[in-house]
Amino acid sequence: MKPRTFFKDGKVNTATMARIPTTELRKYLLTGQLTRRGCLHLRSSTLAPPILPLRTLSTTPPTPSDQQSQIIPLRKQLKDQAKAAKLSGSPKKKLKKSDNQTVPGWDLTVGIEIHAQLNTPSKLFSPASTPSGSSDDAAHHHHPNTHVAPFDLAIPGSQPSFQPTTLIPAIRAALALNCHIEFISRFDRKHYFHWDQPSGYQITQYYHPFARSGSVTLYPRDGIAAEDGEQVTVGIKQVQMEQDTAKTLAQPNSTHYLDFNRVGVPLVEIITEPCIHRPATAAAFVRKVQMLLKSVDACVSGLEQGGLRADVNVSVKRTGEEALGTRTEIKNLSSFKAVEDAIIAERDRQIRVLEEGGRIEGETRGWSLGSVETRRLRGKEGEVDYRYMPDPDLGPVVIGRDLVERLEETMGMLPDEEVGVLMGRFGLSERDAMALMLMEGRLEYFYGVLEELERMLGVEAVEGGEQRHTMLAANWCLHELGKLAEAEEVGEAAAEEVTSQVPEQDLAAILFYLHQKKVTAKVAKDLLWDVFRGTIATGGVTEQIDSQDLWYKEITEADYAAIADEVIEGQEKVLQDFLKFKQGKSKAYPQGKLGFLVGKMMRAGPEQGKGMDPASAERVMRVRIEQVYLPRLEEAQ
Ligand SMILES: Nc1ncnc2c1ncn2[C@@H]1O[C@H](COP(=O)(O)OP(=O)(O)OP(=O)(O)O)[C@@H](O)[C@H]1O
Ligand SMILES: [Mg+2]
Ligand SMILES: [Mg+2]
Repeated sequence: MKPRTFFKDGKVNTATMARIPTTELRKYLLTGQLTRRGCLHLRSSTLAPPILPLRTLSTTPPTPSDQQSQIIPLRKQLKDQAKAAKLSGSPKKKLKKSDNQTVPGWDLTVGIEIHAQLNTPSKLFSPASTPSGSSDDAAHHHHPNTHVAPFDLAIPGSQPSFQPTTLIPAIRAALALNCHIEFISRFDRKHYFHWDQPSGYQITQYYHPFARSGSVTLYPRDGIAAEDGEQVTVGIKQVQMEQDTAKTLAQPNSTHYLDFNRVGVPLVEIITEPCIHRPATAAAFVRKVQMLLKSVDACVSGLEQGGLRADVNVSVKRTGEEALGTRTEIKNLSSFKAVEDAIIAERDRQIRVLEEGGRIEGETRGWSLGSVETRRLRGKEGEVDYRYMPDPDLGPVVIGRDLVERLEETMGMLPDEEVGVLMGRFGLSERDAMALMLMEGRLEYFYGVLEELERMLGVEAVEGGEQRHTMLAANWCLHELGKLAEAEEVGEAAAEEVTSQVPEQDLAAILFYLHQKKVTAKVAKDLLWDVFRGTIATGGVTEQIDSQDLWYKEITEADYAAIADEVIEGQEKVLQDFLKFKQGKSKAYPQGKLGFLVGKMMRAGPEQGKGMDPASAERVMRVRIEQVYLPRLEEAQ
């Protein structure tokens, strides 16, 4: 993507708002307008002496190209697109969810833990780079066990070395979730023994997380259950930084392959209060957190691409009872639908157990997509004692107020504000605004097209100003591009790439000519297909219109009049309506009848309206009726 202008006339340009990417902030932090000491006081001399990580043994020192690949924008998601299209196509969809949201006589309570991989090129405590994207992303495929430093494998003698830049996306995530940042936080060891964690403990924040007391507000457009009314606020208890674990790839014959690329990748764990009471609202919350994290550029990819993982804690109690019921936890849900369905299934299971006089045991359960039941993974008695303890190898993390302020200033618009701008300044419907925001990369694309179009038109969208061009751009970025993605000849892989096959400047050029009525809508659509198929080279839209002589050439007044006469032939009955109005026998001007005649003109015209402007056609038709035909009728009376 080409660089954008963030500043206009010395001010942040929020009109075509693009955020300052995390990668740029990293440069900012490291090149020092803020001194590193000024914002991060790690391993200060009063603490343990600095311990050098074993860089020389690192199997893969981070290379510029590794870092580059991390910056690649999130993958275009076909699924997101289909979902957003659905959302934008059927207004009732999000409210329809009222099925199965409540069970009379029972109250449901849900608390959610979300683990999100942070958008940073380095691991939390080692100099190894993080593998970019997810493993099924062929374009950026990373071989297993190629992003591993000795510390990641807990090789004797290796020690953690906190990578301060990982704080940038972490703090941004916490700010987007409205949290209070703790200026001093600490790392703890959480012990458990499994092959996915070579050291026998995970480094996390248990006693002193870096952020607390946040909140996320959800609205009907976010997909909350109708029973939750106009808005719901979900409290965030805390946000903590921690290490990811190795990835296990199950093979036949009880064989497991282990990929340690993921060990030590920085995560934030976001923990809500137990304050969600409807399954659809829980799913809407996870989607909104994903949107918030993406909007501040804090995470790598979404739930359905593996960059986000959600665990849900579910309990039920009889209506009227005070205390919450015993919770069970369903781990690792990987789609929004799974979040909703798993909660419904677990709620119903717990109610069945209680109605039969049984008791709910605190336990961890699993869920696979399409199932109707959660299944027991481990019970309370199997629940490990994590033996939390402060990590003696790591000093406290001290976050400076200046860093937090700087990250706040550069955070850009959050989704709720942005929906408001898309609707207010650009004139989009709420549905289209949400669709643009939910489709991977589409909003940025829209801004890019709009910026180019406004440059060509020499206008800028303002609140309450002209919105024809902004609505035109949005309509094409959503609906006309959507048609390309649905076309038969487009394979699944290509559909993800629609925007990359239509350069912003080319779509802007097409829209410019369409807006200026230099080409017809039909020609504009054909041009879009040509650009998409690559038959027009990038930047070649104008040349194509020239060489194929596609410019709109309006016919003369005499031509319009001739077509009007042709159409009026045999329409005496219709003309009577105009006469009645003229003679005061009917009050309303027969606008519908005029439209009918103009429609006929547009169809009868040269090559079905080519070179004809409906407004001109209407004007000439009106003049012919009033100045030629009505006088004739009156004479005949
Ligand atoms: N009675 C309850 N019903 C539903 N949810 C609850 C209930 N009590 C607590 N919760 C939720 O359970 C979650 C607990 O998460 P937390 O990370 O604090 O502990 P944990 O699940 O024991 O730890 P982990 O899974 O990280 O090892 C929170 O989201 C909280 O809101
Ligand atoms: Mg937890
Ligand atoms: Mg948990």
